Amino acid sequence: MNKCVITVPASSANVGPGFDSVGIAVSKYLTVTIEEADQWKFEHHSIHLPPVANPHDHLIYQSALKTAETYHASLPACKVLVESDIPLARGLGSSASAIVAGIELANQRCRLLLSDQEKLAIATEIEGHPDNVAASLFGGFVIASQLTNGEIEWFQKVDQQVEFVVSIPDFELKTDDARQVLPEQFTRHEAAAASSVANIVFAAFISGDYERAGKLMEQDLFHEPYRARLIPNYDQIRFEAKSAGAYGTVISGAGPTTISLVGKGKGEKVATYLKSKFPDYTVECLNMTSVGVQVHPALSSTT
Ligand SMILES: Nc1ncnc2c1ncn2[C@@H]1O[C@H](COP(=O)(O)OP(=O)(O)OP(=O)(O)O)[C@@H](O)[C@H]1O
Ligand SMILES: N[C@@H](CCO)C(=O)O
Repeated sequence: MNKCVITVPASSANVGPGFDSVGIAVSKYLTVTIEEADQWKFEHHSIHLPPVANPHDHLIYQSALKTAETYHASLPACKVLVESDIPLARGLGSSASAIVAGIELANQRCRLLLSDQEKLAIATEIEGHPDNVAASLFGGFVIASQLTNGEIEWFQKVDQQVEFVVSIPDFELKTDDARQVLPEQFTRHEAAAASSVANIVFAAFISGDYERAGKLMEQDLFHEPYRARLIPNYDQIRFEAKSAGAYGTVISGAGPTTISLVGKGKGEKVATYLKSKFPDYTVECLNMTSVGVQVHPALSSTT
């Protein structure tokens, strides 16, 4: 019996004004070990994961099934062991990591040999937007755009010259709820103003001018002004992170976690300071993960 281990990094979406488009893979992981079995069984080994109810309701199973069905394949049953240090519904892409794991599970068990583009298309369809899933699939800093014809273009940059400090409060905020507070429409003037901020922030990111990127990402007009009231200590965390040396702080994904952009080698100091100011938070220094989903060994080559 062959075992296969799928590892998927967490991700932080939006990075300020890159709403639904930009994501960064960060150094927290979902690990899924699959084995052939007579029937579907999930085991959770993580304080972050609730007990498994019906395996057929599991997001990993549903993502795998959707993938198999898309390619007219039959999905064989598996025993699935799930380990994770990604907290749920905190803004660190837990759902995206599970979706990517499910797609890869089907890719391996059904020997689909999916391309990156095919995985991204299914993941985006399931998640609804490409930001977290693209980062979890490919690693690094990723900008992705689903065009009006349905095609998805993406750009990736990997850079270890930055660190990230995440301040994770002890409560969940479901993405669906955090999307409810956003406006359905922007005027042309508002859209132009918001995209002008995005343009300069991501130009700064790509050119490695993190000081400018961090300062200007705090000027997002797409979602931060509407979600700030859902995030306790939003202004205080921004202020304290900056006073400890961070370039800037934004909501991670849909929140409630905040993520501070910090220069190389400064993350632990900023994290220690923020922990002293916000003792009820889990504060961690993370790196950009340079690779996305990984499989060891690929079942398709061994079974
Ligand atoms: N490893 C997992 N296994 C099964 N289901 C998961 C797993 N991780 C996340 N989920 C599902 O996804 C839900 C969280 O998704 P949600 O989009 O609200 O938050 P998030 O992905 O953690 O944050 P964000 O999208 O803002 O980065 C969980 O409540 C659970 O239903
Ligand atoms: N772009 C998404 C990320 C969370 O899934 C949002 O902000 O709602």
